Amino acid sequence: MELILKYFPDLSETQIEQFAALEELYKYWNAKINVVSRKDIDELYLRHVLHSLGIAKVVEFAENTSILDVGTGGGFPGVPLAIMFPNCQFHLVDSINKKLKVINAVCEAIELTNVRTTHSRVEAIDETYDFIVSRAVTAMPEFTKWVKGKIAKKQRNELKNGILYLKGGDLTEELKQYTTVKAYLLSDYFEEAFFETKKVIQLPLKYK
Ligand SMILES: C[S@@+](CC[C@H](N)C(=O)[O-])C[C@H]1O[C@@H](n2cnc3c(N)ncnc32)[C@H](O)[C@@H]1O
Repeated sequence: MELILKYFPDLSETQIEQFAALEELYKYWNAKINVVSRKDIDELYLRHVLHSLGIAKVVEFAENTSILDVGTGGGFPGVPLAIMFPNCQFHLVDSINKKLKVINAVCEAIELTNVRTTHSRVEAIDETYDFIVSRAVTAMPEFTKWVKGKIAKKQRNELKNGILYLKGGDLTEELKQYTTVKAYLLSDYFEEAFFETKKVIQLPLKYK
């Protein structure tokens, strides 16, 4: 929890309580339904919570922003971002229902009311959002096919909507088909070695 306060020192009391509660809740639920690998659960704040919040270092979501988290698994990056942005609406989607049960239980326990979950493949979701976030679901070319048409067209400013995808490693090959892609290195924001190769990939509204 100290790790979160190190990089986000201005959290409200509610946010601090919500973040602090995650460790016990995820440990409890992960023993029943595996959503986080066994070795990662001891480093929940580093590998999952802070990693998810890398997106909050890149974009400040305005009030009432709608955000889809594709393939959210146990709620990453959606749950930490929903705590960070309580005035935004988060839709967390995954094709495995039991993982969503964990998210619903966690959100209920910490009274996180700006999250809804849907059991579905994302391709079948017929809504639009200001932003789409995701981590570790599939390669970008397939991902952008899945979410095409799901980004709201009301704002044509790439900083006000688009895709924010958490990704590591050398992405040259995977991203070569996109003309306007930005990569933000998370090591520019977080000093822990874990973030050395981690990035937030930003694709604007329009991509090929
Ligand atoms: C490796 S896990 C990552 C989970 C989470 N995003 C994280 O970083 O901890 C990938 C997740 O994507 C989900 N998934 C894969 N393809 C999907 C699709 N087409 N629509 C919705 N969810 C999908 C899987 O069920 C799985 O929970």
